[in-house]
Amino acid sequence: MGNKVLIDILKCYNERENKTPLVHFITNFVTMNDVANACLYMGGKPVMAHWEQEINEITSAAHSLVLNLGTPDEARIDAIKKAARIAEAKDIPVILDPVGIHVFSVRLDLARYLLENRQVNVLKGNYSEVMAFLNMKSNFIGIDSLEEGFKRDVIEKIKEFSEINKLYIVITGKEDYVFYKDNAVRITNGTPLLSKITGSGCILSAILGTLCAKGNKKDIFSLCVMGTLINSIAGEKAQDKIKKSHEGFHTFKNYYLDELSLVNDDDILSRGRVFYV
Ligand SMILES: Nc1ncnc2c1ncn2[C@@H]1O[C@H](COP(=O)(O)OP(=O)(O)OP(=O)(O)O)[C@@H](O)[C@H]1O
Ligand SMILES: Cc1ncsc1CCO
Repeated sequence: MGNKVLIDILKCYNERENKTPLVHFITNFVTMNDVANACLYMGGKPVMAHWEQEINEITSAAHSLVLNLGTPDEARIDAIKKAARIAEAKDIPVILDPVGIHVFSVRLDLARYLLENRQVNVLKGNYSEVMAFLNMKSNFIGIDSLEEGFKRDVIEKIKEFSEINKLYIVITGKEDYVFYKDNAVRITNGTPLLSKITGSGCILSAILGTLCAKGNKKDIFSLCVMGTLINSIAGEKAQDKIKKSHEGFHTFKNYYLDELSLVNDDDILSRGRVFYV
């Protein structure tokens, strides 16, 4: 069934508009430059702006909004709330990357505020962040078999949360998941090297923000799967390169960023591993 799923996903992806959408990012200082480049490689035009006085102009002109909660402060939190209000009024896709909410309660409160009071279309986090968001313990994750991924009761709870909040949920880790209401897939692409560099999760949010700005609203599920595949397969192709030449993590990172712009339909069809759960 893998191939049929991949063909359908590619079809939605290839129907994306041939425009260069403006993507407004309020994002952390650590990975900001890589995030801007990832957006460009996906065919978007990134603008990083977090000064409260600039939000009105830029969010009003944007085609999507990516809110990354890393390195926050008071002024930035106000900017995030303002941008989310404008995005909702304009009905542009909003991607929330709740970096560190499993550690920092202020960020968790902000993420919950946004979900409860504003339009958030896509939540993208790693296992720990999403489990914290859903108020579930990380040990709900199936650990009996590494192939097994989430246990059935966890999958059902995430589907229910997605349904109630009309929220696309992308969860990253050794295996990635995309949920929307009763629809859910497990993606087994990627490489542990992606967790040896900082920012592969932030970059995925940039990819999702750009694809959602270019694609149709009805295709967000497929676009989330496609974005996740691009990120993980770029990592796999970069890994192939450093294995041949015995190079280190930093070179891996450069190859990975480079491969983001090179993943093509053949890579998706030959490497993609997507399974309904
Ligand atoms: N052990 C692994 N095996 C395969 N792929 C992995 C592994 N760990 C992470 N990845 C991939 O790395 C990407 C980022 O996932 P991860 O969960 O590490 O994000 P993150 O913790 O939010 O990262 P960051 O905070 O550095 O931006 C995803 O595409 C995921 O599939
Ligand atoms: C390391 C780090 N600290 C805050 S944001 C960030 C980037 C990865 O999410």
